[in-house]
Amino acid sequence: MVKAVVLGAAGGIGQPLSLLLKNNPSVTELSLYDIVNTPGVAADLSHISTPAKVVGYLPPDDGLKKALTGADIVVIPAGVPRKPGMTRDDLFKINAGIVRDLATGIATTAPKAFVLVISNPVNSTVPIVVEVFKKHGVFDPKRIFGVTTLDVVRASTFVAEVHGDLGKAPTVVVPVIGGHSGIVPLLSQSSHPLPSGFAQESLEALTYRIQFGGDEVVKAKDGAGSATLSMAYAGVEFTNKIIRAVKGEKGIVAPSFVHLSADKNGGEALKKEIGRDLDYFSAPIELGPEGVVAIKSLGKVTDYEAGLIKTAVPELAINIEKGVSFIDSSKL
Ligand SMILES: NC(=O)c1ccc[n+]([C@@H]2O[C@H](COP(=O)([O-])OP(=O)(O)OC[C@H]3O[C@@H](n4cnc5c(N)ncnc54)[C@H](O)[C@@H]3O)[C@@H](O)[C@H]2O)c1
Ligand SMILES: O=C(O)C[C@H](O)C(=O)O
Repeated sequence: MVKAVVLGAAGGIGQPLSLLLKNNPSVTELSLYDIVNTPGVAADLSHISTPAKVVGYLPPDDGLKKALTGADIVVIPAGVPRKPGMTRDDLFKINAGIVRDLATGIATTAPKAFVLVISNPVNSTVPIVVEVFKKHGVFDPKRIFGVTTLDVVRASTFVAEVHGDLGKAPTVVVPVIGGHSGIVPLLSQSSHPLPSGFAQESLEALTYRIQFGGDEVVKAKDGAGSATLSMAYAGVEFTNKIIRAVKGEKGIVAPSFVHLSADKNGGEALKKEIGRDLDYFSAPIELGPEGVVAIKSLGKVTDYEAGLIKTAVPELAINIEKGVSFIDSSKL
């Protein structure tokens, strides 16, 4: 039995994400919460002949609490998306409060649920969730994840395009680390190495495209939002990995932005690799029935990749601190 909850379920990501979760036969209950339209989205999805029982909730009558009761997994795509010219950090002033309030609901109603944060800026919203959970005395670093899977999906897609074999199995796997902003693709570790003689200039262009893939979509949507469909695909890919790990499948590894205390050694090895005592970082993590089992080493990186990490780290530190101090100064 798996109860999955989507907070922000009526939105551009929320709707296709809910559809894809409804398509997972392991999900037995799908609970949709938003400030608008969830009864309609739920009624629509409930006509699909997969096992999940779908219910939509709105804020009145304790809707959030009802939606979250008994949750195993909570996915959060609630909040505003970017328009052209904005950075993800520009979303903080609206999304920080939304994520804080939803996190309070989870901490008080379903503190043992796995929490998957999609709302931007992820580098700050994950610390917000963590600080709320700490205030309620229910923080478990193994169960709170920033979803960076879209960066991995983009890297895989763009590298497959270089090889001219998009869609062919086995899928390209590229570890993408850092944060969501401060994105560092480790192309030297791609399961399908770049062609020999791939020029440094082409490597830099490919790296840039992965790092700023979000801008490409924001620009193309021209004011109508940011990535929704590819994000729903990526969000469900990560959610399904958690479900498989919870069900006992071994050896599942995926990058995610987590509190480094989730690692059995407190992330000390990773901190040495990145050269700074950060509390959060996106690195490949091994998943198990209780969430994070271990945070993997970054392995051998090239000088170019080491430079990208060095550039990303100070920005990450600022983003993390912004989320932490938002909760420090919030009256909870
Ligand atoms: N992590 C990633 O890789 C990634 C990728 C794409 C988008 N995002 C982020 O995801 C977020 C959502 O994007 P979108 O395109 O779906 O936006 P959207 O505006 O289409 O949908 C957001 C939904 O959140 C709902 N919402 C607002 N306040 C809420 C609250 N207090 N409780 C519950 N629901 C609430 C809205 O009603 C809306 O339905 C944005 O912050 C965006 O930047 C992250
Ligand atoms: O870029 C955005 O604003 C949305 C998302 O973070 C993305 O990477 O597509």
